[in-house]
Amino acid sequence: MSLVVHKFGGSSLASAERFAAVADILQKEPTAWVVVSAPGDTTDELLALAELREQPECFRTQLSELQQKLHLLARRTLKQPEALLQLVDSWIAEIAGFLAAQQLNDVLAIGERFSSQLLAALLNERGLRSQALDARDFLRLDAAVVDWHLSAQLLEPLKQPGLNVVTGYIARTIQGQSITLGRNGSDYSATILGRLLNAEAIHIWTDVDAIYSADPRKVPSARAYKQVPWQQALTLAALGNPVLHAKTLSPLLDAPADLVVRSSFNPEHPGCKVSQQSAIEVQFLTDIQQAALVSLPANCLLNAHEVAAQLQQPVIAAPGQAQQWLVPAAAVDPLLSLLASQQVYARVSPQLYHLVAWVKPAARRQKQVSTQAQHWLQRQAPAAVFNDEQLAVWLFEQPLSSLELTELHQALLPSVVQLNLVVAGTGNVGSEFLQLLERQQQALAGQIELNLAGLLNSRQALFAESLSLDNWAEQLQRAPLYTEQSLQLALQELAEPKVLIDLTPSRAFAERYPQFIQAGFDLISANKQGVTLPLAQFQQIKQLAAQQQVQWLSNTTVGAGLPVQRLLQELRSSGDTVHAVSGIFSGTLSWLLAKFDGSVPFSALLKQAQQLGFTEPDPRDDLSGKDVQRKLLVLARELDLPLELEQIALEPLLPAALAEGSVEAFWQQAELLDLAFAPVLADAQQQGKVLRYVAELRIEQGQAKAQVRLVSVAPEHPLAAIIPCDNVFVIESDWYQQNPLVLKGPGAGRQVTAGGVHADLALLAKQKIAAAKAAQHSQAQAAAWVK
Ligand SMILES: NC(=O)C1=CN([C@@H]2O[C@H](COP(=O)(O)OP(=O)(O)OC[C@H]3O[C@@H](n4cnc5c(N)ncnc54)[C@H](O)[C@@H]3O)[C@@H](O)[C@H]2O)C=CC1
Ligand SMILES: N[C@@H](CC=O)C(=O)O
Repeated sequence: MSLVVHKFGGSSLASAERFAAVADILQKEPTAWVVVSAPGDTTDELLALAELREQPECFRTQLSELQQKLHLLARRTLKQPEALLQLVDSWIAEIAGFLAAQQLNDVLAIGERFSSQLLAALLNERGLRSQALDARDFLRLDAAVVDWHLSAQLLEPLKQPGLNVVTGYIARTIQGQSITLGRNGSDYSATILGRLLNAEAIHIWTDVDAIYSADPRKVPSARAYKQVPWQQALTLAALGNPVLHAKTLSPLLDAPADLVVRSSFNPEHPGCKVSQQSAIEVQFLTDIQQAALVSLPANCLLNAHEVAAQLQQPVIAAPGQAQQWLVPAAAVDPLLSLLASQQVYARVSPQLYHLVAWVKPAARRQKQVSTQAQHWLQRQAPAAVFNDEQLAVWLFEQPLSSLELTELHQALLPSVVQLNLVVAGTGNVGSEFLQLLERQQQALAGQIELNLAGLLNSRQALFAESLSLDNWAEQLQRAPLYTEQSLQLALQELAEPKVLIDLTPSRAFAERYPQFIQAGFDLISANKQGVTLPLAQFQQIKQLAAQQQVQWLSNTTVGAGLPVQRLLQELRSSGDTVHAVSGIFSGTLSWLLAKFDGSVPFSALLKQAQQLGFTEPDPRDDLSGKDVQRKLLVLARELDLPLELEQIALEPLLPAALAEGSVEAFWQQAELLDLAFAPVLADAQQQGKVLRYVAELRIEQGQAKAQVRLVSVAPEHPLAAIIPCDNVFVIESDWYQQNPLVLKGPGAGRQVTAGGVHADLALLAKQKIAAAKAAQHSQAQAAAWVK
C-alpha cells in the first residue's frame, strides 16, 4: 500500500483551530505517518527560558507562562485534556533539572513532544486510531549522519496501524544523547522518516502551494511551478531557497519518493511536486543579498556540498571554479573556523556582493543566456561571472533593486508566448476542461503560457489578468451579471493572442462569433451551433476568420474527442477523394440503444445517460436525431459540400408529443418514451436484430445525399458490435473503397470532450509558438542586416 509522510510545521500548529485544520486533513488519510514541529514559537520560548536560568525570578515567571500556554492550547483543542495536562506538568517540572545538567536538547524536545501528544489525542477523540511517537526512541545519528540500519531496527517494533504522529526536529546520538536536527530540522525528520518507511511521498505542509521561479516578493512576475525536477530542486536548495532545504532533500537522493510542498491553508490543492519523474522545464532566479567570495588554496580537496551540510549554510562552489566558494556573509566566520580546523587557510573577498544565480533549465537549447539578458548584463556590469551547464552566477558590487531583478528574470526566462483563454460555458464540459487545464499549463510551460483570463456562463462573467484554477467556481459565483455590451468590452480589451473557447450549447452565442473574431480571438468550439448555422452565415464566419488570420477549431463537434474531422482533412490534403461517410454519430443514442433490452425503462436509461454527461443539455436534441443531423452537416461541410441542415433527411426517435415545451415538462412526462420504445424494441428483438441510430452521407456525381434514421441490424453487422457510447465513422474514399476506413471509440462524455477541446487548444498553442519563433527569427535577421 502506498504510504505518505505528512509534515506540519509550527505555523500549521499554532492554535487550536490550526490543530483542528490539520486533523481535518488527516481525516482523509487515516493510515499515514505524521511529523510535527512544536506549536507556533514554542521552541524560541524554550530557548529564551533556558537563557533565564541564572535569573530564578524571571525563570519561574516564564516557566509558569509556558505551562499556562500549553495548558490553554490543550484545553482548547481537546474535549478531555487531563492526561496531556499531567504530562505537560511533569515535563515542566523536569526543565530546571535538565538545564542544570546542561541538557538543553531535552528541554527543546518538549515543544515537539507536546505537538505529537496533542495531535494524536485529538485524532483519537475524532475516532481515528493514532499514537504519539518520540523520534528519540528510534532515530539515531552518528556525528550528524543518520544511522539508517539502527534507526530502522528501532522503528520496526514501534509501528502501529492507523496514524503515527512523530516528533520532528529531535533525535538521539548512538550514545543515547538527546540532540536536535538544527534549522528546518522537522522537514529533515520527515524525509528521514520517509526513507526509513520507504514512503511513496513526503508532503511538507507549509503556507505556499507552489515553488516560484524567483522570490515573488521581489519579482512579482515570478512563475509558480507545480512540478520541479530533482536536479534543479537540489541546485536551488544549495543556494538557500527558503522552501526547499538542502538537508531536507538529502535522505531522498537515492530514494524514489516524491517531495510535495503543500499549503495547509489550501488543502484541496495538490501542491508542488519535487520528483525524479518530472520532465517539466523549470528554471529559477535566486539571490543572496550579501555574499562573499572565498578563494581556497589549490591543493584543498574539501567539497563545498559536504561543508555546506556540516555548516547547515549555503556554501556553493562557483560554477566552473571548484576552488572559489560563494557563501552568505553570515556563514563566513563559521566557514573560516571549520577550514582552519582542517589547516586550510582561505582568502575572503574584501567586499560583499549581491549574488544573483540562474538555475538553468534542463533543455540544452535553453541554457544560453538570451540576447536580451546579455544586453541587460552588459549594462549592469557584474564584478564577476561564473557559468557552467547547470548554473550561472553574477556578483554585483551594488545591490540590485526588485525592479532590476524583475527585468533580469524577464530577460532570462525564455520569452514564452502568453495565450489568453476565455472559457464560455462552465457546465459538464466546461468544468472538466478547467479541471484538465492545469496539467496542460504545466506540460506546455516554458513554451507557452496558457493563461486563463476570462470565464463566463449564461449569468456571470469574470475577467482578470490571470484567474486561479483553484477556486474558479466560487470566484465566478461572486462575479457580477453581465450584459452583451460589457462582455464585448471586456473581450475587446484583452491582450492578444487570445482564444475564446465556446463550451456553451447556445446558438445566440455562436451567432456572435463574427464580433469575437473582429476583437482578435481565435475560436475553439465544442458548441455545434456555429458550425451548423445557415450556410451563408457559416461561410461568412469562415471568411472572416481567414481574413483576420485567426483559427476556428471545432474538432469536438463530431465524435467528441475522436479526430474525425482531422482524418477527413488528412485524406483530402493527401489527394484522396471521399465518397461516403456513415455510421453511428451519437454517443447518447449509441449508449441507449446498446443498453436498452427492456429490463430498465428507456426513460430511466436516458436519465443515466444524462448523469454520465453524454446527452445534450436538452436531451431532446439527441432523441430527435437533430444532434446527429448537425454532426453529419459538419462532416459534409468539412468536405466542402454546400449543404443546409434541412437537406439532411431526418427520422426522429422522439415522439412528436414530447417535442414541444420546456425541458422540465419533458422530464415530467418522460415515461411516454417507455410507451413509444417498447414496441420498437419488441419488433427488433423478434427479428433477432439490434437497434442503431445511423447517419449516412453519400456523394455521387458531385451530389450529396444525406439521412439520419433508426435501423435494426443483424448481430453480425459491423454497427452491431459496439461498446455502449461508441461512435463509429465509416469512411469510403478512392483509397479506402473495398475496405473502408473505420474510426471507432467513445463519442460523448465530459472527459473525452474536454480532452478533445484541449487537443484543439494544443494545436493552436503550437501554431502560436511557431509564429512567435518565426517572428523572433525575422527580428534577429533584421537586426543582423542593420549591423
Ligand atoms: N457532452 C458531450 O459529450 C459533448 C458536448 N458537446 C457540446 O459541449 C457544449 C457544452 O455541453 P455541456 O457542458 O454538457 O452543457 P451544460 O449545460 O452542462 O453547460 C453549458 C454551459 O454553457 C453556459 N451557457 C449557456 N448559454 C450561454 C450563453 N448564451 N452564454 C454564455 N454561457 C452560456 C451555461 O451557463 C453552462 O455553464 C454543448 O454545446 C454540447 O453540444 C460537444 C461534444 C460532446
Ligand atoms: N449528446 C452528444 C454529445 C456529443 O456530441 C452525443 O451523445 O453524441
